[in-house]
Amino acid sequence: MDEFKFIQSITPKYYRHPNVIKGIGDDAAIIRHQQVDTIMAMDTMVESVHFSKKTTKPYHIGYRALAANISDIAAMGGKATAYLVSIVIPKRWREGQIHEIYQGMNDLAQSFNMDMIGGDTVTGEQLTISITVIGTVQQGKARYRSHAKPDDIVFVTGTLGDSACGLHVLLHCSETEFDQYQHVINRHQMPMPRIPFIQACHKINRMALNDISDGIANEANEIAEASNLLLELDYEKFPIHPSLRNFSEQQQVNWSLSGGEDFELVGTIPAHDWAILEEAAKKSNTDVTKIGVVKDRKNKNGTAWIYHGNEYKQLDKSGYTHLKG
Ligand SMILES: Nc1ncnc2c1ncn2[C@@H]1O[C@H](COP(=O)(O)OP(=O)(O)O)[C@@H](O)[C@H]1O
Ligand SMILES: Cc1ncc(C[n+]2csc(CCOP(=O)(O)OP(=O)(O)O)c2C)c(N)n1
Ligand SMILES: [Mg+2]
Ligand SMILES: [Mg+2]
Ligand SMILES: [Mg+2]
Repeated sequence: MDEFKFIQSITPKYYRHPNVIKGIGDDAAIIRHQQVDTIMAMDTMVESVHFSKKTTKPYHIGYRALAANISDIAAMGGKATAYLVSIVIPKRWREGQIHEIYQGMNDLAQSFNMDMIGGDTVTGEQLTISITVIGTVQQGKARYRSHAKPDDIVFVTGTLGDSACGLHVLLHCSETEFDQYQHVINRHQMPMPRIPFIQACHKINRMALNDISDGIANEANEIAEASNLLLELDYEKFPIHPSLRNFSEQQQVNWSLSGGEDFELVGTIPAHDWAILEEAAKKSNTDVTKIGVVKDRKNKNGTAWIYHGNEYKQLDKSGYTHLKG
């Protein structure tokens, strides 16, 4: 059983509270209140799976654990307001290092005007940090993966594959090369959730949205599945940072499609809203790139396909999957 099948197997058939309007199955859950809808999401980071001594200082562990959580709020079209932190601390970790983890979270929280409102602390074998993030969105304005429609433009923010490239440099290159690759190292250690961009998109009525944690190959398929449509991507249009050009073509392809952890947004909008999206991108100092289109093709709906070189092929969910194999 892989990660996704496991989730399917534990998804409840119904929710006991009628105000849960989105439970398991999207970037975050939603409970409806009177004024705004509440968004809730949780992500966990584990030593040697999501970070290691070689790749991430304690400060960055906190920073990216919170960033990954805020990114899921952005992917629902919301604003992040508060978070709770559960942490498992091995005996070998020093108190100062734990404070650095919290400093990393604090600094990011400050820039998004968020409050830490609780958590839990236990000792255990492997440093593990689990964050629950809470956000809000205007009623009925959340951006679901299921919101794509035929002829929509598929767009992505920022550049793809930077985090995986940064991880590769940290794990396999000598420290003398780190200066040259500081951009991708930063992108791995301090990803920037796209909340300002998504807030600036408020004039766009309909948008399907997902954030890139596992790799766009996974997330494009998730939009295709949820919307029951075909997402058709063009590899030539993918925004790739110049730092990646120093590596092999194969590495560039793997990182940009399946590397994950860029915490960029992939979405779809009606073609007539493109100018508004560009305006929002400019206002929030974010790059956006058209990378494909949405189609309604009976025999291909629910899948993503890609033009790559002379080929047109189905895009497998080749991104990062836990519990696989
Ligand atoms: N162990 C679990 N128990 C309950 N719900 C889960 C569990 N793991 C994942 N989910 C839910 O499954 C959905 C997909 O999760 P995930 O693939 O981790 O999304 P993302 O990549 O956006 O973090 C979400 O609604 C999430 O809350
Ligand atoms: C030391 C180390 N090895 C490998 C990775 C790469 N990696 C670990 S988890 C992951 C996928 C994203 O994490 P996940 O828990 O699936 O986040 P979610 O999809 O729930 O947001 C990737 C690409 C890393 N960040 N650090
Ligand atoms: Mg997500
Ligand atoms: Mg998750
Ligand atoms: Mg994942």
